[in-house]
Amino acid sequence: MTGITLSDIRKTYAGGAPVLHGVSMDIRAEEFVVIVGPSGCGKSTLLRMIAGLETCEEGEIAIGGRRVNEVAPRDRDIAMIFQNYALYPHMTVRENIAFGLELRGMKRAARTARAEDVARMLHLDPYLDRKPGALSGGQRQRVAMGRAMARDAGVFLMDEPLSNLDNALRVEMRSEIKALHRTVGATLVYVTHDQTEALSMADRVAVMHGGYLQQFDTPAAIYDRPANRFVAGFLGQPPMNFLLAGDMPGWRGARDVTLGLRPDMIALAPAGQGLPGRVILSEMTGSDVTLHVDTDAGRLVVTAPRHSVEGMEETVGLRPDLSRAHVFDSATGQRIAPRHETVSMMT
Ligand SMILES: Nc1ncnc2c1ncn2[C@@H]1O[C@H](COP(=O)(O)OP(=O)(O)OP(=O)(O)O)[C@@H](O)[C@H]1O
Repeated sequence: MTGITLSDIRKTYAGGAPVLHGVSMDIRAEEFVVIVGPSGCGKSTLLRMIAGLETCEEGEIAIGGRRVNEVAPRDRDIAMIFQNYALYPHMTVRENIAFGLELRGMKRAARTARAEDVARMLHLDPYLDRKPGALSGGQRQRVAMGRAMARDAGVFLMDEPLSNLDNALRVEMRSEIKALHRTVGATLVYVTHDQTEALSMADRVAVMHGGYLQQFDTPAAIYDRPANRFVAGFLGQPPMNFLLAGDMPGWRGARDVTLGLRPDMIALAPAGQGLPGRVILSEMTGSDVTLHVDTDAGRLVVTAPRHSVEGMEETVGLRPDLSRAHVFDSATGQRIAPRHETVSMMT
């Protein structure tokens, strides 16, 4: 059983400023964990440290209960899949998948059988004799995954594996990777800056920012109870609105806190009712419309079903559902549990 324990991991590249400031995480065996965060937050560095491609001088990395700080990458029971996968153009799919097994001392017949097993799992069996040049982008990416899977490692590490694919393929590969994870039953740590990948694939999401782990929890918990203002604003599309409680008519709690309202927590009302607003931009997103509305409390982004805005005037009323508002300490940005959460947590 190959869980991963990260204890107080710190990293400073030679001559640079610290990029990880003490990250601790307990990843369970067979768990699918997505590390997500904006560019430069340190997520690739953390993954590369787990892989052994970057040194770890401060803190401890344990894989399967064994400290691996001093263990070479090839002896860590991991397989890594990068964004820029390299396939050998002169080799067939079968040979590309089997590549690497020879170095590990596997006999030819066993290598071929293993490659064919993996190809079946990835629906690549019709292409075993083709060369990469005759495959689509998604198929090539699957071959790269196949090469890593052929290793039969306890841990798979993936760094933005889908970022070179077009949107339709990304959506398809998301569900394939998730299904694959279930079949293979290995521990999977996946790095991305894409919140949709994080929320849709992970058992648990680790949100990073500025070299700190901000929150590590299930996608639903992170979306419903973001630990701080950064997490709240980073996950969710369109992003959450933030406003000062003191500016919001009808708010009955502390007035010096920041309220977070997701765009679907604000309903539209006819002009003259609720909070007065002026629509400055309306974007059709399919069945919904995203409205950018200027109010005395600041600019608010609101999503509404398209039919509900037909014939709408430029001036509107807004009715924020303050009972569902997220509440943050304005000074620290930390979440303050609203009263209904505190009550339900106690019972
Ligand atoms: N080899 C290196 N030497 C010096 N600094 C580095 C090195 N690799 C990364 N950094 C710096 O460390 C910080 C974190 O980089 P890292 O690649 O881990 O971030 P990231 O969150 O994965 O970003 P991205 O999504 O852009 O890849 C950045 O400021 C980066 O410039």
